[in-house]
Amino acid sequence: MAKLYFRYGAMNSSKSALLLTAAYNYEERDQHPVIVKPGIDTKAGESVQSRIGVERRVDVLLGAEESFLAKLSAHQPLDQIDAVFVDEAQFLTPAQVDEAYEIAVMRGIPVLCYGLRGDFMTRSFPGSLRLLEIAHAIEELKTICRCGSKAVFNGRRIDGEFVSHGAQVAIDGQQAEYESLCGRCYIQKVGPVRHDGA
Ligand SMILES: Nc1ncnc2c1ncn2[C@@H]1O[C@H](COP(=O)(O)OP(=O)(O)O)[C@@H](O)[C@H]1O
Ligand SMILES: Cc1cn([C@H]2C[C@H](O)[C@@H](COP(=O)(O)O)O2)c(=O)[nH]c1=O
Repeated sequence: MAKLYFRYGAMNSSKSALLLTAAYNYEERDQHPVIVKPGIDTKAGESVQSRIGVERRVDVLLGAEESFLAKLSAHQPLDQIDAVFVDEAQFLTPAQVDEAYEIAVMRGIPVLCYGLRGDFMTRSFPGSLRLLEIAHAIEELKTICRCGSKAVFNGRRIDGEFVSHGAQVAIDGQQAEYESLCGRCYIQKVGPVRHDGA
């Protein structure tokens, strides 16, 4: 049975680089991957872009109101698709994650989602929460904090200063800057970890 995968990590944990590598590996073996990105991520326009310098145009740019299954099958007949790769999967809606599950289980196509677990306030994105609830396989991708410990959170900077409140979505390099942080550095630089955002 095909599975729904969620590979999550803090910013800079090589999610986009690993997605592009895995998709390339499929093509090297004459298989047909489809690359999907939620349209809300305007960072690299219609591309998946890794800081390591690799970039590739997406096949499907998925709007928040759009059906994952309808857009996918409009792009390519499902029986010709060997795997679906989703970058910035935290920006999928919960309904789109449900569709991703059905694409894997009912259509037999593995769906590999790469994204953030939580936002700069340490709380889940709706898409990530749904992925954590229903993905068959959940894997952490790792990067390090400036102090050398594993980074688990993302601090947001506005005008150079860490902030602890604000809109959940602010695209990197456009509305905000980010730094991957371990728990200790997050508390020291941003403030206490609060489930209720107080
Ligand atoms: N010139 C480079 N050579 C090697 N690695 C790089 C280079 N530039 C950035 N990186 C590394 O690439 C990783 C970020 O990759 P990226 O795919 O953009 O991550 P993510 O999608 O998780 O934010 C970081 O670990 C960063 O240190
Ligand atoms: C923490 C956090 C991130 N974002 C945005 C910033 C970037 O545009 C993407 C993540 O990109 P990456 O490939 O993981 O580097 O998400 C946001 O909108 N809100 C946040 O709290």
